[in-house]
Amino acid sequence: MTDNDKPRGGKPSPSSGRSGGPSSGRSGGKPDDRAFEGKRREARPDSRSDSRSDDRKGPPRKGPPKGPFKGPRPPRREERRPDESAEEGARRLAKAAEEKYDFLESKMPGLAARRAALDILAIMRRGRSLDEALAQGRSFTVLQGPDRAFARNMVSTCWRRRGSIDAIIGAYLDRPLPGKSIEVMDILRLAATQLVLLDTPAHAAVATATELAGQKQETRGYAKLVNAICRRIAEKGKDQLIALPLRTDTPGWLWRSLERAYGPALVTAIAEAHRTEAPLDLSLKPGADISALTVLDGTISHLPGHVRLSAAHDVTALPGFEAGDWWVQDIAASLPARLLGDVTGQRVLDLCAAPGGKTLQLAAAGARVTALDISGNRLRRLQENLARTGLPAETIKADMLVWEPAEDSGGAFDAILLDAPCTATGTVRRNPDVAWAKSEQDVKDLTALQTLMIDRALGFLKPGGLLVYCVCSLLVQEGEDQVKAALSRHGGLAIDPIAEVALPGLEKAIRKDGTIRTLPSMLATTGGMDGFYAAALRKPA
Ligand SMILES: C[S@@+](CC[C@H](N)C(=O)[O-])C[C@H]1O[C@@H](n2cnc3c(N)ncnc32)[C@H](O)[C@@H]1O
Repeated sequence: MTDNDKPRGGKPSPSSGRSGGPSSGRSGGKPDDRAFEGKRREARPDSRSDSRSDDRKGPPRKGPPKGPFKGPRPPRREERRPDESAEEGARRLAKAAEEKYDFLESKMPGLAARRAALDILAIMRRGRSLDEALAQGRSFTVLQGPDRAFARNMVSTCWRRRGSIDAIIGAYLDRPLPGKSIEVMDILRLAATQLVLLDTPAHAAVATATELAGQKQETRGYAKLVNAICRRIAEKGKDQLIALPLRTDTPGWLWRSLERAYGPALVTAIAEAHRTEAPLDLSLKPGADISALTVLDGTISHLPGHVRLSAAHDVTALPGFEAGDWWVQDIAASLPARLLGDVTGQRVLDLCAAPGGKTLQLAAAGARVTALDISGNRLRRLQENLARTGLPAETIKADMLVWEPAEDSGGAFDAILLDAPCTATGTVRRNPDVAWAKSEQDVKDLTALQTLMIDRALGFLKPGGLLVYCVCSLLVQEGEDQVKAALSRHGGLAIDPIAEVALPGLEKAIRKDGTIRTLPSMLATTGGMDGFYAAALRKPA
């Protein structure tokens, strides 16, 4: 663009009137889903929910319910007043969030959802994942219905297309905004997301962005600039988007690494798959009656014990949730436990177990499971999942690198599943922030940790027993290379190959050596799958 094209801070568009945003409809809220593979799920905000809100076709907004606020999260230490209990603090903060919601909505409909999205981005700048930020943001948790879905959709789409969004905005900035104006950049990112990807009416996206910039002292000076850039993006942003190459939305280091491992055709297919949110996969508790699930639109099954639904579901409202008939688990994440074969009656150690998708599978398959994880919070979620599904497992909070099994615990384990911490680059469809949050240094640190974990896990295993090592990573350094190195470090250790008949329809995921490599581009016609690597390793007898 020429200098003349660059906005110099034109007149802000009016910040009053019908600026749009999701209709509030704060009714019918469901309890939060603290599910399973650790993923908090919402009804997926589809284009209808966004446009409905902007057209204001829904029932008139009634504002937040005035009744008691159920289950507010406890205040952080710095938020707590010395003279109040944790519960009082939580109620005060929840009330303040509701009042803020009312205030923002009275200023401009749809403003509260955008403020909440902005707050989520700010929490993520402090190093939280998208899921964590969604759970922590008070201005987000106070939202319900379409508002909540819209806020979540803005943030997750903004991350999913981060490279493109920043490139589009960058075309209108002479130089990067100064660090202290980081919130201005986030306001622009959310507005650009709405304008080029979510089909939000331009007047709504522009007016709310300008209003948000004007509300805080640190960003007020940029309100005119925000308005001018947003109006330019409303005009030209979609054309800019079309001109950007596919690789723009994958960080350079990750693209190069995947291209080296899989070649140009596959890295392109993976990047395509990353553009779409994952469907909702459920693992079924054996014997559960799931007839009410299978009549839902578009339900399919790829393997025994698996059901796939579209992502547009609130899991807590699905039949069988309360009864614990199933848990959320991507089909790829369900494969490692299957590698252990028949575990009935076996003592199985699930290392790095929380929030427990694989623990539930092993317990449901009749194993006597010990589930160990270093994180108390995540282990609590594992325990909640065990309670909901009524499945048994011993749980231990410990660092597996220093933990020793109790002397009277029955000796070494028959089988071990080690789902090691990793870059999680296989889960980008569900956690689009992951690709941008990780770096090559993380890969180095994590591979070093994984090596230590494999060696330690083998020490807990009976001679002749099976260790399944797995990672939800696309990187061969964390998967294939780790196993190759483990085999060369431990004489006699051998891959126990999985037979093709064990994974009907997923034969392509079985490598020549009998280990498993899944990619997001597999099962493409029905919604893809996470990227995972898993290998079963037999310890010499
Ligand atoms: C990929 S997640 C596990 C997912 C889990 N297996 C499931 O199926 O739901 C990795 C886990 O490793 C745990 N972790 C990381 N370092 C650990 C350590 N040194 N000892 C035990 N657990 C650890 C993390 O707390 C995290 O829950």
